[in-house]
Amino acid sequence: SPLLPRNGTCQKTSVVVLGAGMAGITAAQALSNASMTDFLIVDVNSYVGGRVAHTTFGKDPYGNPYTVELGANWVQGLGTPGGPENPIWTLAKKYNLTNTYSDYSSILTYNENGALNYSYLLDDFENAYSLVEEDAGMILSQDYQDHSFRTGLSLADWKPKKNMLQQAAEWWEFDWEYSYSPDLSSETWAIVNYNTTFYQFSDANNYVFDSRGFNTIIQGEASTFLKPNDTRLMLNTNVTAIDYSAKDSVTVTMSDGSCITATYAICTFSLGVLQNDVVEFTPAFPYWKQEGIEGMQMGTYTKIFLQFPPDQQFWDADTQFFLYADPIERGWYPVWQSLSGPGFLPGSGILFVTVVYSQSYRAEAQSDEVTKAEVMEVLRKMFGDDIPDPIDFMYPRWSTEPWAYGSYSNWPTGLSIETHQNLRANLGHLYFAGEATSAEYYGFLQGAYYEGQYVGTKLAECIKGNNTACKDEASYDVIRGCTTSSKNLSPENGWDVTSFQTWGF
Ligand SMILES: Cc1cc2nc3c(=O)[nH]c(=O)nc-3n(C[C@H](O)[C@H](O)[C@H](O)COP(=O)(O)OP(=O)(O)OC[C@H]3O[C@@H](n4cnc5c(N)ncnc54)[C@H](O)[C@@H]3O)c2cc1C
Repeated sequence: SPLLPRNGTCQKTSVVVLGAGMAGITAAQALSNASMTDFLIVDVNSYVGGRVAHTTFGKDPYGNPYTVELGANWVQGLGTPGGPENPIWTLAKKYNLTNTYSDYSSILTYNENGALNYSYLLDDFENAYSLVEEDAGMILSQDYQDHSFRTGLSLADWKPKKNMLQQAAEWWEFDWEYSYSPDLSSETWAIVNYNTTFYQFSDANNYVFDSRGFNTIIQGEASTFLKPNDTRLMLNTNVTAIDYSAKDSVTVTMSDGSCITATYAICTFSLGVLQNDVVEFTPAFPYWKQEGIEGMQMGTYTKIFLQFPPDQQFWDADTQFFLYADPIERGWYPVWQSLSGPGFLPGSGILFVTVVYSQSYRAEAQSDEVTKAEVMEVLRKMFGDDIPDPIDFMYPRWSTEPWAYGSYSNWPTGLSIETHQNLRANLGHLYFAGEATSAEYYGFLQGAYYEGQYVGTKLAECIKGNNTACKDEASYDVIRGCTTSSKNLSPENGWDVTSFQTWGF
């Protein structure tokens, strides 16, 4: 049996924290802050940080590689004097993370014939966006039915249809953030998500390019409560099964057959991991839980890095962004970012382009060589035929990474807060936390930070004997609202033939 412990019994602990990303570390830190020392942190990777991951890329003039971020890259929303501060920004300052303000007005626009100024379309989109904000406010405050962000944009008279310049402007303003198109995203939750970060903290995005890596902040926090080589941190440890059938414990089994029995477990595995049945849960999840898991969307966001000979840089050195509108396919290698300019890695010759959703799946499924040929074709349309070939090229494959299965979550049209809460809710002594469980900061590092901290604090209180803290999180067996009442399935509404009939088969 896969549950057979290696030494006859499972290792015992009070709380097992599954995952050493942002949520896992803030959960364990909360336990530690409450003077609880009896916990274990388990992660399949060899490092602390999860989806905040970097690698080396290219070479500087001395032959040393640069560091680039494969996952999270920006501190999104900082803070204002006297106002609330994004905890990620607090950590960025604490660890002196190297970062630069991303200036979204530093952008040049292109189509298949080269440079073409359509930056006024960005303003047009933003005007429509203001109307969508008002619409979302009305929906939320009046209990109206949500609709897609596309519906909101169309109501605001932003209708890109076949205009590929407008489509590119829209991609820059929307898909690049949410990793899905407006058609597939909830209007109200996209607005909520934007507002809680960018109106509460600040509207700045600061790009991190620290040679130690962005995950320095997570590793730094881990080392505030873990000793060097602390045996409570179990890296390179792959969880294959989680059994929460006992009333007062959870048993976690690893791929090597070893196991841990804990009074409580906090699972911070990504939504992609939960959706792809990587871990066998016993008993199988009830319908409401599974619906919560399947209901939220896992997006994919792929950064494709290129280094060009630094002495042959062909793009404007002082511009941060270059937007490409493909004449045929929306989202085709659209947003290009230079790391070669002032404030970043000057003279590095590094450019990267981002794709999401179907273009990510496509690029991630094909070889580097095929993708390189595609991106170079786009660059030659933008900058002319005589640009050099890259001297280095690299990109991650988030959609197929077995410990992530995607980049970060997005709230689809039609998902209620109750169904989302079902993703977030505990099952007995098995708790969940991570960016995707955050109703307001989903997708962001601060979402993972707050969710981990919340569950860690709660369980510490509970274990210390505060029974109110042991109360189950809200969950919903049946979800109504935002639905069609069956009495309205009537001919008056054009419902003439029942779809519940069968003709004897
Ligand atoms: C490409 C990309 C760009 C992003 N850009 C930004 C950005 O600019 N700003 C921002 O704020 N956020 C950004 N994010 C989102 C941010 O990275 C996440 O919100 C955050 O890192 C999630 O933390 P987490 O703890 O919830 O999950 P994770 O970091 O995924 O942690 C979960 C951990 O569980 C481990 N695990 C999974 N399965 C198993 C298993 N079976 N056994 C053992 N361990 C397992 C994983 O190894 C992982 O370390 C980006 C993410 C990506 C991928």
